Amino acid sequence: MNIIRTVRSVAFSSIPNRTLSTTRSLSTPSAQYTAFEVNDKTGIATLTLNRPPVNSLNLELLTEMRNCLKDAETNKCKGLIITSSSNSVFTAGLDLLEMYQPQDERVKSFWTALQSMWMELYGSKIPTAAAINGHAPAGGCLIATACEYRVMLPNFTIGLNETLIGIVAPKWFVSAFLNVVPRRVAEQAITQGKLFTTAEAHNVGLVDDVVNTKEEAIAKCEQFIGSFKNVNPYARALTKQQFRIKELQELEQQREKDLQIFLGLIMQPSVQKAMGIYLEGLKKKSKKQ
Ligand SMILES: CCCC/C=C\CC(=O)SCCNC(=O)CCNC(=O)[C@H](O)C(C)(C)COP(=O)(O)OP(=O)(O)OC[C@H]1O[C@@H](n2cnc3c(N)ncnc32)[C@H](O)[C@@H]1OP(=O)(O)O
Repeated sequence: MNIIRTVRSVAFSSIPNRTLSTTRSLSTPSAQYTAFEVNDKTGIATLTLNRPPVNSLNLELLTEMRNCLKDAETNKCKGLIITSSSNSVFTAGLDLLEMYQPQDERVKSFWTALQSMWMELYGSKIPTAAAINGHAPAGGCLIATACEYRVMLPNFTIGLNETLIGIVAPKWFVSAFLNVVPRRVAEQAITQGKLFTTAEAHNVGLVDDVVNTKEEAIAKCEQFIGSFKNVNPYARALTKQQFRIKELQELEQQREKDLQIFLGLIMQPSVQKAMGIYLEGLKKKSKKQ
């Protein structure tokens, strides 16, 4: 198979590159917040989120992620691993600054980019895995649950904590969560805005494995992707689609409605106020550290 090695990436020296000799990266001016590499030996692509300090998902990062996902699939990579360049945060979820006192056109593009990225990831034909090497609240959990396999490092947190910010996780956030966590656990956790510790997440099935280092996490993801070595990729993709088509079609058919619900919710004065207070709390905490 002719695998195109690297399509988009930012080469950044802070990321230790375990397989430097067998991966190739091409810098493109358009990739600001991601590194995208394909391992020559395995054909597995790694998408590294790199938007310090916390990889909060803004319009540009979401757009880059979607482009990388499309490239990985178009170029018939054997699988895709998502991880973070940070040592403590996988992603802090959606960039609250995109939703707090937003500009009309920008916030619409932002939500549309999130929908597109999620549909690309959730519906990807190739095996997908998350090496969760830091906290993964809200949108971070959404990305992780859209993948087929999750491995996490100890002493971090993951979950859908939207209710604590005064916002509501849309149905498609919840349905992916429900794929991996029993319904009763999910309902209780999401209504409470619970963030699971790594150990708790493992216990309820929100993550599949726990390892101590990022290198081990990547190796576990490679192992998962490698488990499809003897499976016909076409049959695999169609079978995966059977499990996921309902949520994908639902969102595809209701994109505009979903956007309007989102806008209606975040533009409520009480929601803006709650978001402002939450952001203020984050900033105060950050200054104290
Ligand atoms: C209808 C809408 C439906 C969908 C809605 C929402 C889905 C979401 O994803 S909403 C976002 C939810 N995310 C969170 O609640 C996480 C908030 N962040 C944290 O808890 C911590 O930052 C985290 C544990 C991830 C990391 O902790 P630290 O490493 O200690 O970092 P700091 O807390 O000091 O943060 C540094 C810096 O980043 C800013 N920050 C953090 N998270 C976000 C965010 N999600 N969006 C924007 N900005 C964020 C934080 O305020 C600090 O800023 P400065 O003070 O300016 O340095």
